[in-house]
Amino acid sequence: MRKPIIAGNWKMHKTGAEAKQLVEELKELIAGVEDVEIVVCPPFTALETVTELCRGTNLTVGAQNMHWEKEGAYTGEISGQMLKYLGCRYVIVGHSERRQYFGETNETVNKKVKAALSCGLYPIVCVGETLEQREAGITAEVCRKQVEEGLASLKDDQVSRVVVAYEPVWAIGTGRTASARDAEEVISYIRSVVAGMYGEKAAGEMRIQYGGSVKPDNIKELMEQPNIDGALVGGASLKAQSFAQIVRFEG
Ligand SMILES: O=C[C@H](O)COP(=O)(O)O
Repeated sequence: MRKPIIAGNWKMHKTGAEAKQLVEELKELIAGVEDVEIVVCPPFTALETVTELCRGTNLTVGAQNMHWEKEGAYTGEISGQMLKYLGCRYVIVGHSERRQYFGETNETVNKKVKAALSCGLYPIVCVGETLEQREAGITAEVCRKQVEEGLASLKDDQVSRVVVAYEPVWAIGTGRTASARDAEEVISYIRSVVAGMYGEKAAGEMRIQYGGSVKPDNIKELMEQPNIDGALVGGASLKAQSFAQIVRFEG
């Protein structure tokens, strides 16, 4: 049985003080929720504050990116060990904004996934097609390549620690959500790609989220789909009230 996972990606929002306020409000609103894993992914500068506040609660913390090397002359970068040391459990890898603006490729995604796993982090690996690709009818092909290359040559015992987030690029921050049915179709296809790589058991254990304009009013329908195991939430995770409603699958 896959435990649902709802993660809030704060992107480049919230100072340390604002992060503290958001987490304090959120903690009250989600108290007692145990059947869903709840993750917040603040910017690097708020990670320490947030991990301290979340210790011993039902909230876990993720980062939004990492470098694949443990340390070295990589100005401006942060390693997986550093995140682990701070108390992070998750790290988002290959978000479409990183692919689009910062040159992330399937190859660098793969290096980061392996580095994250080897230092004990759980990667949330983002895949998804652009509008142009969807209109060209190549959604499945694009997602297959991103999964096959991004998750290439992992150790068998690492695969179930990976979370995949299917995020159609055209649905991110646009208010346009993929229909629950369309999201289910692509996510079930992604699961079959993972099965082809690592076997049915590993694919059956892997959690796959949907992301892209997830809101309180569409979470319930998304979560009713058999292959959708949670959501990666951007805008609606910046307010405690809306994120808590999503976590509770409440419209
Ligand atoms: O990582 C989150 C996604 O990019 C979705 O963002 P959004 O919920 O603002 O559309």
